[in-house]
Amino acid sequence: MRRPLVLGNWKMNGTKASNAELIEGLKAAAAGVDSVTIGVCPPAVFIAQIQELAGDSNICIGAQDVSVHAGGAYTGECSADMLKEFGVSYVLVGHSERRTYQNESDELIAKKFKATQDAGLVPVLCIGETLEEREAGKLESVITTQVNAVIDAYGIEAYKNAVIAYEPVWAIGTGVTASSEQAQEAHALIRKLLAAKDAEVAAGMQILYGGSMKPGNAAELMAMEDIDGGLVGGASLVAADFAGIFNAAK
Ligand SMILES: O=C(CO)COP(=O)(O)O
Repeated sequence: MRRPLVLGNWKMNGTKASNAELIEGLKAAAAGVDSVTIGVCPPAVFIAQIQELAGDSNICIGAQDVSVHAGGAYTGECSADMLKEFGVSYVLVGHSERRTYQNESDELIAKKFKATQDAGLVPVLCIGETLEEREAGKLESVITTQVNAVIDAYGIEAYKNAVIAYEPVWAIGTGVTASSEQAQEAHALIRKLLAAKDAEVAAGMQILYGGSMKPGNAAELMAMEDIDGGLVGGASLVAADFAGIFNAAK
């Protein structure tokens, strides 16, 4: 049985004041929820604040990005060890917004995945197709390439301590959610790809859905066999909405 995981990706949102209000609301809503792992991924500059606010609550902290380097002359970068010092346990790698706006390649993303693991943190590999790719019948080939980038570089063992988030690009921030059948189809495909290499890794992998997940559609999505939680954008910025989602994962 895979444990549900619900992560909020705040993207580039928040102020010190709004963060405090949001975390206060989440702590109250998450208290006593012990069957779901709940986490928030704030912008890097706020991680220290969130660590302090979250205290010893059951809210985990994730980062939105990491450097491939361990340290040194890399202006603007932030290493996995630095994130770890501030209580980070998950790191998003390969989010479609970074693939698009920062031109991140599968090769670079695999390196970030490895740098995260080397520091003892859990990478959350984000994958997913664009609308154009879906309409051209390329869902399977896009997902296969994105999943295999890590296997080709580091072997299937690298997926032993990792999470995969399936986020169809056309569903992110658009209000258009993949139907539970469309999401399940992609998740099953991802699990099948892993199973072809290692059945145990495939069976244990938490595969999250992301893309306009809301309290109103979360239960149906997460009831699907291969959907083990959510990576939530917009709805994670409102405590009641995010709570509605992690409560639906119970
Ligand atoms: O990109 C996402 C999470 O990483 C999804 O964003 P939305 O939930 O705002 O569609």
